[in-house]
Amino acid sequence: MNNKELLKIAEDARKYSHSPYSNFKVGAALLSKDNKVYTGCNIECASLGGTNCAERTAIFKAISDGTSDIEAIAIASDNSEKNEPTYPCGICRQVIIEFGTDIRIITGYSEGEIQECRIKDLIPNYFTGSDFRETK
Ligand SMILES: O=c1ccn([C@H]2C[C@H](O)[C@@H](CO)O2)c(=O)[nH]1
Ligand SMILES: [Zn+2]
Repeated sequence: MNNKELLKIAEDARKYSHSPYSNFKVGAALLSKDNKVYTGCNIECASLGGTNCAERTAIFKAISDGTSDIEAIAIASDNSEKNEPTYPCGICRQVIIEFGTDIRIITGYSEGEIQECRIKDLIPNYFTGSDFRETK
């Protein structure tokens, strides 16, 4: 599974987006280290704070299915076709880094430019559980 293929799956995952408030459809595709793929979409609700982003939907599906070794997460939105990459929000960044500082974030457009970085590059001075777990 290469970046382009994973991004295409994220683009397709947008179709299940429940986003009547923002009208902004987002899709995500998570690739596990053992090559399983979990998709996600954003799910909004009338109490806007209850909204779940596409990235967290995909992560929560994977974790609750017993899959926590994550290789990469691709993200697509309505901006993808305009070659404008969509990066995860602050909450999703912290949830993603919970499962590995080196998880690859893939964004852009499968038929255009594709960007890749590591989740640790998206959070300056990141704080993880190991910061306190390893304290005596
Ligand atoms: O990376 C992102 C950015 C935004 N959204 C969702 C949240 C909300 O439903 C809508 C507008 O912010 O897009 C995501 O799912 N992922
Ligand atoms: Zn988010």
